[in-house]
Amino acid sequence: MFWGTILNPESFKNQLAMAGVHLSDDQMAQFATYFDELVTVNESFNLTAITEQDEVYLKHFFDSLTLVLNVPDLLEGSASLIDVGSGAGFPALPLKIALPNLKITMVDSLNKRVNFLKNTVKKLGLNDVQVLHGRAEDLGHDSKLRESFDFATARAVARTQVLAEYTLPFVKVGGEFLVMKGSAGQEEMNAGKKALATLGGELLSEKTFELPNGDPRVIQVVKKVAKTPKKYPRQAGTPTKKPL
Ligand SMILES: C[S@@+](CC[C@H](N)C(=O)[O-])C[C@H]1O[C@@H](n2cnc3c(N)ncnc32)[C@H](O)[C@@H]1O
Repeated sequence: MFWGTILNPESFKNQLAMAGVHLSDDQMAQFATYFDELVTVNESFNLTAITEQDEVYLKHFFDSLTLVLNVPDLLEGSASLIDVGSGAGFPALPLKIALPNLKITMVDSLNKRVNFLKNTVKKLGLNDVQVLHGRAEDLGHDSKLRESFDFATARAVARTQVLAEYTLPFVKVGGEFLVMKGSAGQEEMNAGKKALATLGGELLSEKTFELPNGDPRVIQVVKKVAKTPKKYPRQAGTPTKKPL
């Protein structure tokens, strides 16, 4: 544990390299551009409370990439991943920068954030990225999206019990829902087991670790083992009001 560890761009690059993810100068330049965009646009409307460079590299960029460090399947081939409630792009955009072959779809219900994401994708010159404005509860019934992704993930959007209803309908059978959580992760997973079973998911693995500053994290891999019944996700708002 390294309490107080800061993560400037150089140490960000080194920490990732030690974990086996090597970023080129071009990829580091993309992270720098992303950082500039984030803090500049954040002055006009709220995207994030974190704006110090060291903190953005640690709590947004590195934190997003802990998925790559803990889910080796992401490194293989050109998998598709949907990020529900992307906000300012986390974890999807750092993943796309680090793994250019990944096919990314970002979803958010707030149009201002969707516009930020579209502009940033252009500025970063990223291909194979789709940005959709809408609620997970509605988009989950779109036949072009439903049960069509290898991976679904979401960070800081809802508790696991609710999140499962937002994400699992998008995942193809055999694919995975990647749950990113802090210290409440195991408790949330216990409370969400019934929801997973209802939606066709099954907990496959769980890894606990710490960010370089000591913050606790857990990544749980939920396998999609059966199709999600057609009635899910329920109407917008219902998953939070009446969690499964
Ligand atoms: C706290 S932010 C987190 C953003 C980003 N994932 C991160 O980790 O920084 C939650 C985001 O989820 C979006 N959101 C919440 N509920 C949603 C839903 N049902 N469908 C789509 N987006 C949703 C919000 O608009 C917001 O941008």
